[in-house]
Amino acid sequence: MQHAQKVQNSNFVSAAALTLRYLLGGKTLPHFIPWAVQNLNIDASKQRKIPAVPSSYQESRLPHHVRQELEAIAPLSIEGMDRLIRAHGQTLSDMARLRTNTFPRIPDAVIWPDCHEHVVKIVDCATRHQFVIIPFGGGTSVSGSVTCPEREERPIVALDTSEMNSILWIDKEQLLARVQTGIVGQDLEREMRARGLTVGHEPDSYEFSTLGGWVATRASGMKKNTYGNIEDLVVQTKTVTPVGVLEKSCRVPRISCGPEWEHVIMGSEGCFGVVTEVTLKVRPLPPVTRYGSLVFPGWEAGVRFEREVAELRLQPASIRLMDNDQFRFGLALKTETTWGGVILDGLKHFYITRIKGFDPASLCVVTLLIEGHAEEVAERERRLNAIAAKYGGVPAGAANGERGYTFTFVIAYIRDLALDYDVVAESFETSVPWDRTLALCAGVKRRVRDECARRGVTHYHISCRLTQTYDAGCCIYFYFGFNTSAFKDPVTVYEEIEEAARDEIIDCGGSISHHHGVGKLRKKWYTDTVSEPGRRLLLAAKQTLDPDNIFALGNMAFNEGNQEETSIKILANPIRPVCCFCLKMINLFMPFRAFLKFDNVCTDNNVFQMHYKVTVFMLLVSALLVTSKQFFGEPIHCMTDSDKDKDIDAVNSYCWIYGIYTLKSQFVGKEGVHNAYLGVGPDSNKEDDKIKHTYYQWVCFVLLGQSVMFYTPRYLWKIWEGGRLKTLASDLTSPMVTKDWPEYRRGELVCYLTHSSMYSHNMYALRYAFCEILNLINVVGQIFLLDVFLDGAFRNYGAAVAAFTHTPRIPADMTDFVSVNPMDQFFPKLTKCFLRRYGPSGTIEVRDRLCVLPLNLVNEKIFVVLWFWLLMLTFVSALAVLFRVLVFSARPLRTVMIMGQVRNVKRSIVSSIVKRFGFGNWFILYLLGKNLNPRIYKELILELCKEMEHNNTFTV
Ligand SMILES: Cc1cc2nc3c(=O)[nH]c(=O)nc-3n(C[C@H](O)[C@H](O)[C@H](O)COP(=O)(O)OP(=O)(O)OC[C@H]3O[C@@H](n4cnc5c(N)ncnc54)[C@H](O)[C@@H]3O)c2cc1C
Repeated sequence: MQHAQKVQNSNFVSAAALTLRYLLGGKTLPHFIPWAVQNLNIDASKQRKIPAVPSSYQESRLPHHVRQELEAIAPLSIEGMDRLIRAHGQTLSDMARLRTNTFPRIPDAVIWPDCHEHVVKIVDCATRHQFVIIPFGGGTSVSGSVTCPEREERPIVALDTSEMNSILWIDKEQLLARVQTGIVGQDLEREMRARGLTVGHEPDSYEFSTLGGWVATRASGMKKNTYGNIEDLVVQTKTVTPVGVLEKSCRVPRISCGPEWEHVIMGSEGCFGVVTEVTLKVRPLPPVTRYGSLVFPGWEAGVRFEREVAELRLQPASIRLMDNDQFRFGLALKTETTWGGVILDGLKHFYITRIKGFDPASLCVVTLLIEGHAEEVAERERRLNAIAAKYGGVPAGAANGERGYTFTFVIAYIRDLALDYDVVAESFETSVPWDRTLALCAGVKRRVRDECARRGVTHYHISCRLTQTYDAGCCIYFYFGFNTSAFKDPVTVYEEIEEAARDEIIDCGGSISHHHGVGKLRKKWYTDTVSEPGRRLLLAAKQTLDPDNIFALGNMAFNEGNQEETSIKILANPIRPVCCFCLKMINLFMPFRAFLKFDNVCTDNNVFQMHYKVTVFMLLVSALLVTSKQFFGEPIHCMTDSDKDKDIDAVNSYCWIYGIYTLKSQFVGKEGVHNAYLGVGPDSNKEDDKIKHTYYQWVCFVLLGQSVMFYTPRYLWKIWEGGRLKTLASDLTSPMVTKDWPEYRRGELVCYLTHSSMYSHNMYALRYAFCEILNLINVVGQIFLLDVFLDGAFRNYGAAVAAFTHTPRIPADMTDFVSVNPMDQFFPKLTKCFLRRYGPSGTIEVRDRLCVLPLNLVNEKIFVVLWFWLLMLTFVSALAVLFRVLVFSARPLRTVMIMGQVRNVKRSIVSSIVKRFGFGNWFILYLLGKNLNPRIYKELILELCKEMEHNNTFTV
């Protein structure tokens, strides 16, 4: 084992820790270096880059008199190393900056209070002297939340909670404990276990992370199924804020007095104050703890198993599913085994792959941790095995289960070690509803691969793990790392790729984070996640609890800098209304951006997409615009010449519903001279002079109805298509040329296309053609419908507007109604309205009103755009139908189209395939060509040709 490396030999601090703490400590990992060489192309013989200890640090900015005052409260240090250690969390960027000592800002001092009262005094001192406090727990944050804000000009003091580490009391009767928040997870658990109790909160970082950190980040532990997440465990919190101590007056299990302010503190990431004490639920120690594992033939089977277990609420304390890549990474961490062990492993391998027939390249593993009484554990295990069997899963032993858990602890150390070998790596996580889990995992991996391909990242690892399950969904962890030797700034490359992956996560319906929090890294998605009112609530809470921005960490929606610009104060900023307007506009379109997204697997063409993507998007946005009071105010506002109209709302509604009108005769002449406004003037009492405008209230419904109609052909095609192409192509679409296109996939595709009769896909292709014809009929029908809706105004509307815009007429030219701007004719902004009512003596009085229709400013443009768009769409849809008829009937054209998809393949090869294929099979092949990686597609074509030559069973 030339490459075998003893982890124990490492002089890297993390690796040393690794050796002491875990099952792997001091053991040889014979498979690890070969795995890293093969997957990440590391140079194991290379001299490790061990960073030097910094020799100088930034000057402390804490004024001497403040320092003296703080020293009188609690121990304080301005030593460089003390400050550097508290300047960072555990993100990749933190690690990179730590190794090069390039933090733009580090704390100016570190202070160690040991009780709540100390914290009260420190916060009071900060308020008087205006310095910033950063609460610091275990420093395991992976969101940049403890990193000092770069632009902060005030002195920064890191408030290290590690001395507040006592358990204040334990009530075994009530099963409660009051604990100071600086206690580290494993210390808390050790103390509890010594008393026959457990808190059961075990995040993977629990060797270092603290109770305060858990509360401040809304942490989640691996045994959350039995004990709950941190928000389920906390009964009461005590928080020191600059305006006082926030604490519920009673220690009750639940209180119907909302909102729950403790939930404002949970997940506040240190921005509101310091959590000093917490009352926690504790449980008696379970008598039995058993590990287990199950092997499944593939990721999908494993996810479906997890889904059913969650549905039945049968989750043991922990249940995690690793995908195939992660499983193989886990195998690489196997230690040297005895001969007996080797034989046993061989037998297991034989059983799984030969007897059960699992493909080693796709199998996945579930690790289990079951706690409880012996009978409960045995029964749970039995039921889980029975469910697993339904999905083709088989038990794989306790040792594998335990190794799976160790793996999640050591992986962070390996990340640090990897930096020495030019490999950067990091994990990121999300929560996702069950119905989107598979798509999200596939989408993110694909996105990462695509991003790597774009940047020339050739050796990388991307894998995922399903770690926590709920009724409504689950948590997915991704691991991504790559060889950086070709990059000057690998951390930026990593961050760009992770950002793209997070965008994909959000697009696929995942969350900003399941438990790592927002910090500074995920701020970009904060407002979208909680909505604009949600962001304002956060700012309002900040303004109330910390008006001077003492806890200026700059996490979540808060700015990083001296002035908390995002706080409520800035509402007075004159630029803000403009920004707000733009943001509102952007937010308005956000829900529809999915329409513009490109599908991973394309089953149609651009013309088809113009119907159900572009047109539907346009119609929905238009419908939304005409209903958005926030931009244009009320759709109608009628003016009166007296103050007596107290019932103006009723007047507005009446005019809006029953009719406003303009007068043809008043469009002639100069506005303000010959008439009050265009179309508005004295009534001629001739019925044919009136142009009634009654359709405005229906515009939104018509647009919505049209969008449904434009989507219908797509909907039909989706149903008929049935995901066939996705099944055929989904894992072969990446532009990254893969040398390891699995043999069995090649066989599957060739077999699918050749071992079916030439007519088997004709119906598929005909249905597609039918949908194209439907598109054409629909667009023509919609033009007629709009014309009827607008009383015949639509048919020439766009052309008339264009003509008027080209040669605008001056008022003197407006000698007749036809010469008026068509936008004003059909969408007047000012109209007449009259209503009748009884006078004091019973005489019917007619009241004249002038109504403003601000929405017509939008309507007039919407219909111009629609006119041009629908006309163009009709034209291209007709061409598309014509083209389809030609393609399906002319074989040479089909050959040319395939030739256009593959390079350097002889025409005779393509033509021989097309000759044997009916237009249905050709259509599938053509769609595959649109989606598959070009190299894979070319190989498929050649393979098809070979197959046809050798296998005469496939005949025309
Ligand atoms: C290898 C690894 C594995 C991880 N696994 C998990 C996991 O399984 N589950 C999980 O949830 N997270 C996990 N994390 C993330 C991290 O451990 C959690 O966010 C943890 O809760 C942070 O605790 P901490 O004590 O280290 O807080 P720190 O990193 O010190 O601080 C985090 C934030 O909390 C604030 N804060 C800390 N203490 C207080 C306090 N007393 N009062 C007010 N604010 C405070 C800080 O200001 C900061 O904003 C992991 C991280 C790593 C590196």
